[in-house]
Amino acid sequence: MSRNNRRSRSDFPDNATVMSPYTLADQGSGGSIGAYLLNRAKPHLPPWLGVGAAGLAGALGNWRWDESAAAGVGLTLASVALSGATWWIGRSTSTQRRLHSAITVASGSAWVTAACLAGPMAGPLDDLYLMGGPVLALSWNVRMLLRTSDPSGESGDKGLLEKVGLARAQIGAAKVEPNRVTAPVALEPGEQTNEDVTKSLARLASALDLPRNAVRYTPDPGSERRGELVIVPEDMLSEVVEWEGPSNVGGSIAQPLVIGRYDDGAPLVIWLPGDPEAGRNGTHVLVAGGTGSGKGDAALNLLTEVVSRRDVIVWFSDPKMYQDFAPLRPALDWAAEGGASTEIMVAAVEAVIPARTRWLGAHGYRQWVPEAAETQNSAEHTCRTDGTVCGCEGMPFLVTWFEEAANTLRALGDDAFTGIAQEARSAGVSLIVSLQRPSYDQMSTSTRASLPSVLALGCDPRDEGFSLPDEVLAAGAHPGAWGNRRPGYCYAVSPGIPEDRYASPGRTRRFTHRAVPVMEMLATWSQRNGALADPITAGAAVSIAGTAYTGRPDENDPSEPAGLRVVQEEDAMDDQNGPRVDPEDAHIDPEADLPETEEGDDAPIFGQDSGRKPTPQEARELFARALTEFEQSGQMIVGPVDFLEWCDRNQLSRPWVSARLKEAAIDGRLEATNTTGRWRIVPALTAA
Ligand SMILES: Nc1ncnc2c1ncn2[C@@H]1O[C@H](COP(=O)(O)OP(=O)(O)OP(=O)(O)O)[C@@H](O)[C@H]1O
Repeated sequence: MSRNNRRSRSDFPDNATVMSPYTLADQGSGGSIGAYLLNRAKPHLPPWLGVGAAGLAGALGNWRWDESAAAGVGLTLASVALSGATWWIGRSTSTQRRLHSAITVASGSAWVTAACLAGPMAGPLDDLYLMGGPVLALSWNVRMLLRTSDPSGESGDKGLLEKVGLARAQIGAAKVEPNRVTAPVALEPGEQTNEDVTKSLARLASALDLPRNAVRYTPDPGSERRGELVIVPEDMLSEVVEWEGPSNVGGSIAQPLVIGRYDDGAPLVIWLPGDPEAGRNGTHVLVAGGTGSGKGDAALNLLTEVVSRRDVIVWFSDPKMYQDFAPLRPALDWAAEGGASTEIMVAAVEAVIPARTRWLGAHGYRQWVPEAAETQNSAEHTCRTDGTVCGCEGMPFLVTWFEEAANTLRALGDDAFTGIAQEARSAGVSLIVSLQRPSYDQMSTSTRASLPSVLALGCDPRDEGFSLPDEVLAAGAHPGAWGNRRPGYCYAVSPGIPEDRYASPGRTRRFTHRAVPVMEMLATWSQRNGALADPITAGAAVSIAGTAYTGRPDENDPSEPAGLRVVQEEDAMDDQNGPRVDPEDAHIDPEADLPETEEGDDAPIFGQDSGRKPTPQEARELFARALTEFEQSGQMIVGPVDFLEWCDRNQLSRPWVSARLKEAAIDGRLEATNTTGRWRIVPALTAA
């Protein structure tokens, strides 16, 4: 029998359900009917032994003090003192129990005094003994019997509540499940508030000898003095469960994603897209946890669920070079490895959001729903003004995932990120961001506020306030207590999860080497059956990332990932319509020399002696070629630092390169990013 189970027996004596396993165990140990009956009767014997003892005391006292005046005074005083002491000692129990004890002691001691002085058989004393003794003993037996079904739990809980400073709170009928006791709490009107209960949770846990996480309080949103106390005595999460496969292969991303279990065995689920019928918003998720808290496995639980759905594509950035996620890489529509490739992915996300929102709006969707991912065969969702079916290709949901995202978010800037986060939800895009250290020096307050959902794993106690909302911490959540000692333990706060679950701990499944072949199979399934990027998303991505975005190859036609398809279609259009030139640039001769800038073609700073310094014209051509090479290699974000070696090789200075970069931005070949000195190449190439 576990330590916690033993605890629950002593701390919930009033509770028949909690008691039952022990009662059965006790029955078993008796061995015979006689022993069983004795066992059952034992708790009720003490009052009867008390009656016997009082009779014996009366008889013995009379033999010693028969008619002694001094003994009379002494015995009377002792009887009064004993009754007074009983009343005083009983002040911490319920009024009923106090009165019952005092009456019992007063009548018992009065009878013993009278019996000592006059004799137990004198006058009515023997009848009083024979009638009063059993009545008093029975009254205690009845009390004990009623106590096991006392619905208010008053007798037992009062002492506990008093211990934690909530003496005048009322606890209602408790709901008892195998490892969970839920009891409504009503506080003293005008005297106590829900905050008083949340403040006393640690003391309650201490009084019950339980960990702090085992005691939680959910305030009633409609009242400042009502709520629900939940006690989970045994940690059912201590058993490690291994991941065996996704929960719903081929289902829709709109169906729940199962990422673990709660401490009562219920599945731990979250939703990414919104559901207009359930009134639930789409969400972005922060996966926050300290080193060793199991963040990597938590992410794998979520990612395997996502890629196993039929109507979603994933753009994933991982500066840790896919250490954890390698088996799933073939299932990703776009995999970036941090640095410049992540910068360009972020820029592409910014661009696809308005394009997708426009498409959804044009097809009559106020937000992304699974229907939007199907071919548009309904007159209700057509982009044609005449109302006929348009047959447009569907648009899968887009999950954009940034592992170890602190640097990326900082580079992007708060305003930009908040803007993306706000608009992404109506574009059928969810952002998932994981942080190495969940704290405000890693992510600003406003960026944190843009991520409505969190999967909070163990962390430093000082960082709890970053991971979880105050109300959830107040309700008893305490991820700081886990640190990295309980990997996979987490709290999930997300739309769709009942609020009273927010403070309930859950645990993800663990990924071991046994999971690798299953993940590989899943990636293969996804390549064959998962969604491919739609033309709108792929088009917007290509317009920003050029060849850096190819899209996941179609298993059935590997030569044509979505990005390539888009580029080829655009080329075909160019052939029909001529080259794409902005109307305002139509007058510019692309072959003409650029005007000189103030910095001019200053003298090269390196290698005057070796090799020949290019002429200004040659230098410009070299520079243009360098940009093309960057674009060809998929590096779409550049700055002077990327030209260091190039400067050496061509005997050109960094200020010269900086000036050319600015010029190229004026020409529209580059576009400024949020980071000073970094420029995004505007794609000009067709895919190779
Ligand atoms: N749900 C889980 N149940 C049991 N063990 C787990 C669970 N999740 C993770 N672990 C184990 O915890 C350890 C740390 O996990 P993991 O490497 O995922 O942590 P992390 O938070 O990603 O750490 P880091 O940030 O340093 O990479 C690993 O040994 C892993 O197997």
